[in-house]
Amino acid sequence: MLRLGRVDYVNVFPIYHAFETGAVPLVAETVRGVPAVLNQKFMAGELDITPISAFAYASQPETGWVLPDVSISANGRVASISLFSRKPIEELDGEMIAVTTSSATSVALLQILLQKHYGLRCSLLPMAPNLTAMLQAAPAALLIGDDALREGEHWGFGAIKRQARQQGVPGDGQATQVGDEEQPLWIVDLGEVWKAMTGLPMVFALWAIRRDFSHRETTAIDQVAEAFRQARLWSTAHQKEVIAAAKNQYDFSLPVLEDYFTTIRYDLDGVYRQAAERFFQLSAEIGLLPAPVPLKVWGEGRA
Ligand SMILES: C=C(O[C@@H]1C=C(C(=O)O)C=C[C@H]1O)C(=O)O
Repeated sequence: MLRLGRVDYVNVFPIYHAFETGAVPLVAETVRGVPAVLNQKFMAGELDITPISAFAYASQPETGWVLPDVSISANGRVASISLFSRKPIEELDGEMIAVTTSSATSVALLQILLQKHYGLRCSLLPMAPNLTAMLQAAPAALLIGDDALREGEHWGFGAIKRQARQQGVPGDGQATQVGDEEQPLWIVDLGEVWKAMTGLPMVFALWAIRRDFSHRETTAIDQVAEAFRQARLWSTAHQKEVIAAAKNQYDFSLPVLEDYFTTIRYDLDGVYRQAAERFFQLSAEIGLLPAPVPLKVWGEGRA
């Protein structure tokens, strides 16, 4: 049976809910994990198809293909990839930044933004995603996924950003100051900063197909690609139902889920592919990848 990964965050709930309810049929053994765990399991051959960090794909592009019409992306603000800093971002030069061990893409993205956008040199300290412990160890911390969403809500950042969105004010990548005067906290959404720097959406994750699986299971992969296409369509057409189901399974409020599920994008068409390749190119420019890599999309250019 197909061994399919699932990011253990609410970000992929709309897609996998379509499979789990049977609205879109897909026979698979689903394995949950945070992105770093899925990346590692995929590389070790324990998963056939899985969302992996875009950066992990680019680090080992020979491992396989990517599904054509699905990604975890955002066109500007993402709401779940944030830097939390005890100092204004511009004052972090020479400092240490604690980074979640759950991520690969966002840690690379942070390094690109620090160097190319802010002109800062910082060292990174990988840590488990616990904001209190991270901010005891370093003046700033990077969180992703549910951890970032939850802390964003806790500090009022989520509410401020949702209000701005409702008023039609686009995010410009500037930090928002929260906390009190004695212990201020600056929070910045890395999707917004990337968009301000490049003008592009940001592709955080891709669904990778292992090369050995692709040799055995060509028809199955075509079916999986189609199932993901259908799941995206289904979840868009059943948004209310999807949000209500997520509300039952996660401790996020309705406004948070409504906002998040219309902020996270699953696109992988023209501009998103261009965006992924721009991210790989900048990763290579700052020495995180040996060379920029093209996206190898299943069903396109294959023999
Ligand atoms: C938008 C997100 O996308 C993700 C970020 C990833 C990363 O930083 O490596 C990997 C998979 C996705 O879960 C998120 O987790 O918040």
